[in-house]
Amino acid sequence: MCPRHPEIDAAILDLDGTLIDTLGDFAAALNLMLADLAGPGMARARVDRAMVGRWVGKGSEHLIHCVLNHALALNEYGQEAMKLEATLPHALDSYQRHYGVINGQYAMVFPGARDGLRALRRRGLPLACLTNKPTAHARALLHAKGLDGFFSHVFGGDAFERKKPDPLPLRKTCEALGTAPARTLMIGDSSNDAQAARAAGCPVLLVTYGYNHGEPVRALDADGFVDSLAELERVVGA
Ligand SMILES: O=C(O)COP(=O)(O)O
Ligand SMILES: [Mg+2]
Repeated sequence: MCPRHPEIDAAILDLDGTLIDTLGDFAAALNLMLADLAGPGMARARVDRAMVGRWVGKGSEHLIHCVLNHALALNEYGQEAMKLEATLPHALDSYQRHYGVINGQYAMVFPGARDGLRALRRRGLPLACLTNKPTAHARALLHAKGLDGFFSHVFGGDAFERKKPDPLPLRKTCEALGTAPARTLMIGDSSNDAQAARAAGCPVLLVTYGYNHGEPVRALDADGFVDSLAELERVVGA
């Protein structure tokens, strides 16, 4: 599956769209945020899973930006609320508060993800989780779904100066794992993971069922694709 990089010493896994289907959590928290912004009795925009699937993956700020653009385009908040930049900090606070409460309630571990993690651990590979969602939310979600025990490190979008698709988070995660990027497999679902991995010099494997901004994932530059993380058993030869 990774013909250019058959030997690996560790793996880094993305979270949203790769290990856990979190679109339900995102949509619920965002709709509560939109209700807060609209105020009582006002018409409000709503978002659904499909919309979130196109916007998610570049961290909370980017997601809120997309949602506010969508809401403001509907012009339901009146002239006062039309200033996106002014609304952003309040929206972000509201969203993070709601997400913290909802975290995990409408989320599901993808079929095969647990088997894949077990296969990697059977090979004795140290594992890190590297996501663009805030570290606190990532840790709480992994714990709630019983996946935290697989990882020696969990880093979120606030852990480093820049987020994926910048290669910095991958380089830093390799440092924490004590492995060379060329021997550290990145497993993700989107262009953010693929581009960050390429730039960091990590081999990259992409799942085909995640969220890639509504674009076909197989068009991305990667070393391999899997329809389920259960296929890792074959890929890493556990
Ligand atoms: O953008 C986010 O919040 C999460 O994205 P990721 O887990 O796919 O990195
Ligand atoms: Mg992802």
